[in-house]
Amino acid sequence: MDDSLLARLRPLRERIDALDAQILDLLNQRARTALEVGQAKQAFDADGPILKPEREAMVIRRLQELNKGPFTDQAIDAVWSQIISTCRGLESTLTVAYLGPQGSFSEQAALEHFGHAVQRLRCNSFDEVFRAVEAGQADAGMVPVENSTEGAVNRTLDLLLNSPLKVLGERSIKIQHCLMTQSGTLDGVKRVMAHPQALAQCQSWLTQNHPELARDAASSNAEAARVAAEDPAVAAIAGTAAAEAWNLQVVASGIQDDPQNRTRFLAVGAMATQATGHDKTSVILAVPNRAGAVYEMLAPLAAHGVSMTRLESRPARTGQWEYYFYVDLLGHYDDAPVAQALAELKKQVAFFKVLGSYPAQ
Ligand SMILES: O=C(O)C(=O)C[C@]1(C(=O)O)C=C[C@@H](O)C=C1
Repeated sequence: MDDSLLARLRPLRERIDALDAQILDLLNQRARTALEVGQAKQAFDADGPILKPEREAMVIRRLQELNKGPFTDQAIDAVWSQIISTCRGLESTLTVAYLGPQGSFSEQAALEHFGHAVQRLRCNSFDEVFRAVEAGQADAGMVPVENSTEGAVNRTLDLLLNSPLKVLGERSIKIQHCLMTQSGTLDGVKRVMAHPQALAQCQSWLTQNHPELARDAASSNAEAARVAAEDPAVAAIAGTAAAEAWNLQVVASGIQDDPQNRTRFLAVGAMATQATGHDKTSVILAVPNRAGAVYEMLAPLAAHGVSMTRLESRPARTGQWEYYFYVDLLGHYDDAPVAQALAELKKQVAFFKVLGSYPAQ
């Protein structure tokens, strides 16, 4: 390196070294304080949860409000998620279940949401994720609930209907699909495998560019990558994390039909989450099959000024054209307008279930 540049960099690098030493000292002070918090919680309730989703969201939001830059708010989220994850991990190990194997988008969402200092429990299906959390093998689960191209993830909606678990949080991640093979070419490749949602998200691209490839469903994209790593006649559609995890070469990237393709995941667990001032509440409702019933169902929300961010329906499987409605509202169920709207709503619907209130992302 040029001597004059070196001379200029030396004091700046010395300053960075000194700042890093201060940050390290502060991080260790924070970690010791979190350990004390853990001991206080343990003394109060030995079996109580260490994870406090509302507190984690508020720590990060407060720092984003204090932030004057040039560190970005997104970077604050990424860095403090890891700091909190490490502090939480010192208090007690958090086990998170999600659809594996290694390199799945569910793994990416779980690690972005809970940080890397967690025990990973990779499952073969969404059903297994719910079972693991319900049985206490995992403290939390991470499941996709909707995709911006393909809409609802129906199996997740059905599991939410029947599970006692609560929604603890949400995390939306950008989904960039890649076509990948062992060799990095399509020579000798006969089939393309992926989760049905991913095949649907890439269908126009596949039809235009590779109509010759047979399309096969896999239980997850990362599972398709695992198969492709064993079989040179198989290409997989998955994210770059799966390509790295299974040592595959990317043939084409960003092949999803919608470049802005995103998937929203929900964190689920056994504990309830307190209000943070910027929350969402997810509920399931059913109304009798008659004219005006859906309109009436939503009237209390409008009356109390509660905004609805999502409305999804699923057949109730009665053969009577009856539906369950999955509704997301802005606000926590402890907030007066939401509490009042839900109390009124409950009186007039045939079915009512609160899935949980949680910090809005
Ligand atoms: O405040 C707490 O309850 C803590 O345990 C500390 C802490 C943190 O590191 O800030 C860690 C884990 C909890 O989920 C929330 C916050």
